[in-house]
Amino acid sequence: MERLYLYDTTLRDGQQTQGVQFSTTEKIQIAEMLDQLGLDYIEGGWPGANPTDSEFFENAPKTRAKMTAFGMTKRTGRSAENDDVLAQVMNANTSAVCLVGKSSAFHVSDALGITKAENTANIAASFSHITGQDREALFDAEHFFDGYKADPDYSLETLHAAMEAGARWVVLCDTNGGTLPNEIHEITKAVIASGISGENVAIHTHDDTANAVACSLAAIDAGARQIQGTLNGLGERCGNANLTTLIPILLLKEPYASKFETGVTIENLQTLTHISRTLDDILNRVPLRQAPFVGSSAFAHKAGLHASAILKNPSTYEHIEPHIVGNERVIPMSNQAGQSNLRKRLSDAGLSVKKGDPALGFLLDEIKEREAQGYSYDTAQASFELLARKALGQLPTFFEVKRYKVTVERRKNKYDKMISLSEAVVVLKVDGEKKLSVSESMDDTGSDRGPVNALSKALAKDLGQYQEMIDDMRLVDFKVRITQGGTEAVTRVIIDSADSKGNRWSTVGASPNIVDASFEALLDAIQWKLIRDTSEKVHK
Ligand SMILES: CC(=O)SCCNC(=O)CCNC(=O)[C@H](O)C(C)(C)COP(=O)(O)OP(=O)(O)OC[C@H]1O[C@@H](n2cnc3c(N)ncnc32)[C@H](O)[C@@H]1OP(=O)(O)O
Ligand SMILES: CC(=O)C(=O)O
Repeated sequence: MERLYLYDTTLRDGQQTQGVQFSTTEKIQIAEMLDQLGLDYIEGGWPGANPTDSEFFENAPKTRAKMTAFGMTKRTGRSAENDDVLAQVMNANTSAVCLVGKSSAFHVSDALGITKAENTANIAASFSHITGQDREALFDAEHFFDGYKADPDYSLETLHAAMEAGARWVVLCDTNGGTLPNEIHEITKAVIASGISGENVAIHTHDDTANAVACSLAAIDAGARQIQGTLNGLGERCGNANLTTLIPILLLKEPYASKFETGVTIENLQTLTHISRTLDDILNRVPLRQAPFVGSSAFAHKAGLHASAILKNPSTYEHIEPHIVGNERVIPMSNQAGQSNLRKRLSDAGLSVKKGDPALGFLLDEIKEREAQGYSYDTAQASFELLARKALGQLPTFFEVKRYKVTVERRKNKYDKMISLSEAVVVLKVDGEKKLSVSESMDDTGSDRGPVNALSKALAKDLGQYQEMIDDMRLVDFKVRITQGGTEAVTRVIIDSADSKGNRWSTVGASPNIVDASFEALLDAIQWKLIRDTSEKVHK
């Protein structure tokens, strides 16, 4: 088996994603996750470029992976030893150093404004400086593919200059992300034919044509032996090659699985989905459902025909088993579903119904009818379960909603500034007793959080004997969608809730009135939680 090296740049190129700004603590957490996964190199950032990156290297965790500091080649008119930017990179004292340098003649003249000979000399001097201090050196050959197409001799000259100065790796960068896999393959082959061993060639691609993963594989096919990329494909503009996709491909798909060994083991691959979602959690982003391998839809089988076959043999519609990457199979309910989807979803919810039971047909019709009205049970598993329980006569009644009201007022505060104030009143019958709860939506900072927030607080304020069970519940996501155009518009609200036991559940409400749709989804969220907690009590 040949060794293929994995280089992660989530903490550097990933941080160049618009809207992404890691704190030092977050960088440390991500570096630890990458190390446990089995990456060979972790590029931690650019020491000296900003306080967070400098602080990260001062406190970098001890990793098995080679911690790598990133910087740029020395500037013209000063020696490598006297270049203050390079000095800060070296002062991070990492065992590996990666410097970006120009490998395109166009960039040398137009971006740096120096001669080709000066640029080559800068590359040579910078790499001699790094290797002279016994550091492993990587040359990020910026704009290599575009440069090669315009002036191949010069682009190759820059790579050879770095190699002759002792670089361990030349990294062929498709910086603008516009090169397609066939060209990546051809040009990588040309680099190797020029006398640089594939053992010293790395690939760094961007996803501007949605080909970054394919381009990385094309370079490996041509002989490169290191892949650079990021978790969840973060990175400048459209992102970098997505390691969350590439790693399972390399471990599970041919010809890579039989030919190469990486630092990631099959056991560690099972942590991939968790790692991907933890990164999204850190970034406060909703995970991309359709992400290959790790997305929550990656193994979701919505169509009735698919679900029916999957229940007989999962390999009918799955290219791998979901647990291999730590993901799970989902058989959602929707207007595309048949009784197979339904029975699987019911058994997941602990409700067993025999094949052919007339309740199945009734429930399926009910779901399709409600979906036509604007509901969506595809993701709202908890609302689906409540609907199913009702149809099967297994829905307990915990309380009854007598009425509710929401008001939104605009008024001046004591500083004469106009503010909004939302207030909700909910009347319930619990334990045979009527309870009236009033709540405002003001948060600790004095800002109005809106009518739905007020409603949610009022609904969850006094549930009598059940109050304790919902105290650890929190609303984690609230999505609103208009599902039909024109005067027929219906608002669909999907609410994601979570509790301290690690449960996370989705509920749906639909109505022409957003407050009613929200209330319905909130009510379902509370009912689902009460069913879970009361059945746990019974089983204890
Ligand atoms: C393709 C990539 O993703 S490479 C990674 C790019 N990452 C970043 O740029 C993020 C971190 N960068 C920074 O914080 C800042 O740009 C710094 C601290 C590095 C430099 O800041 P400044 O000194 O203010 O320079 P500024 O960013 O305006 O311009 C970059 C300078 O580096 C020069 N430069 C660019 N690449 C190279 C190189 N490979 N070798 C030498 N000099 C270079 C440019 O010509 C420019 O110099 P000039 O102002 O004399 O024309
Ligand atoms: C170095 C780098 O990030 C690039 O060329 O894309």
